[in-house]
Amino acid sequence: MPYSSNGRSQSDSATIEQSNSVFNVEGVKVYYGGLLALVDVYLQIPEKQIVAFIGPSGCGKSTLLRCFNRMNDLIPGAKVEGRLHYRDRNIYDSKVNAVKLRRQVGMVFQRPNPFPKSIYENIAFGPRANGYKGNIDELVENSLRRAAIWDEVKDKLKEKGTALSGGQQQRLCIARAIAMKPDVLLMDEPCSALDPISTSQVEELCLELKEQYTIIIVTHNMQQASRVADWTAFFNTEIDAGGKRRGKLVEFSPTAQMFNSPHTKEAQEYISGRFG
Ligand SMILES: Nc1ncnc2c1ncn2[C@@H]1O[C@H](COP(=O)(O)OP(=O)(O)OP(=O)(O)O)[C@@H](O)[C@H]1O
Repeated sequence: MPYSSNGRSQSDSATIEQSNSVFNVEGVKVYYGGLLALVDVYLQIPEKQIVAFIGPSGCGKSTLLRCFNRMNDLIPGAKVEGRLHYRDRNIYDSKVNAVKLRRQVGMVFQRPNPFPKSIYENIAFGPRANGYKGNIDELVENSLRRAAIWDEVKDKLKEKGTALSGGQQQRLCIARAIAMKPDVLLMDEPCSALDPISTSQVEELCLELKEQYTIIIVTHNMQQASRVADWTAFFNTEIDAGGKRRGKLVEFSPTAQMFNSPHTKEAQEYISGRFG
């Protein structure tokens, strides 16, 4: 199969172009100070699909994830080059309002991080602060329902979000992200601090949410990627001419293809457990 230098086969590319792509990443490089952490990424993220980022530690998965809502702007010394289009707009254009962008492209972090407020306020706070004019009680209930946690918390909405179990806290954080009515959800290893039951609840939730949202998930768990993702991007590190390690996107394929017959030897070796 023809294979492009950006890690994507030509047939895969054609499939994505038929569906709508939400993000189009064109030659993105990320630096932290003098360190080139991620080199020349080309990638399209298809709408209402789940895309998993996999690869060994330090290959730039979280770095790229943070580019999609400009969270890297908050890291001193971080610099992004190249173009990253979100629905036809280069989000690194100086006119783009990063705060507004982050409302459309929400994020769920590795460790659940509820506010030290009531369960209700965890959901209501953001929309209220952004001038939400609708019925807040309804928004709170709907968001908690969408995040599959309503039945567990409906009788204790005034209790602290931080008093919930880790898995419940993570679903509360997903509900909080949903309440902002985002278009895309970025998830950075959302299950790494959770037990297997909570993990499977979050995975089921992702599968339900993709009817409405585009989801990009960084995961170290390849089984998780194979269970939930429609598409999988495999990243790796390489050593540059000066002996420095940097991350790169190696292959982007439909998940079944990635796990059954990846195009690249590097992905094949990683998936078969030969390194990483
Ligand atoms: N805030 C930061 N400041 C400086 N360097 C950073 C920062 N965040 C990441 N890096 C560096 O950028 C490179 C990519 O890191 P990143 O966290 O994106 O990789 P990753 O694939 O998500 O790793 P892991 O799977 O271990 O979370 C690494 O060399 C890392 O040390």
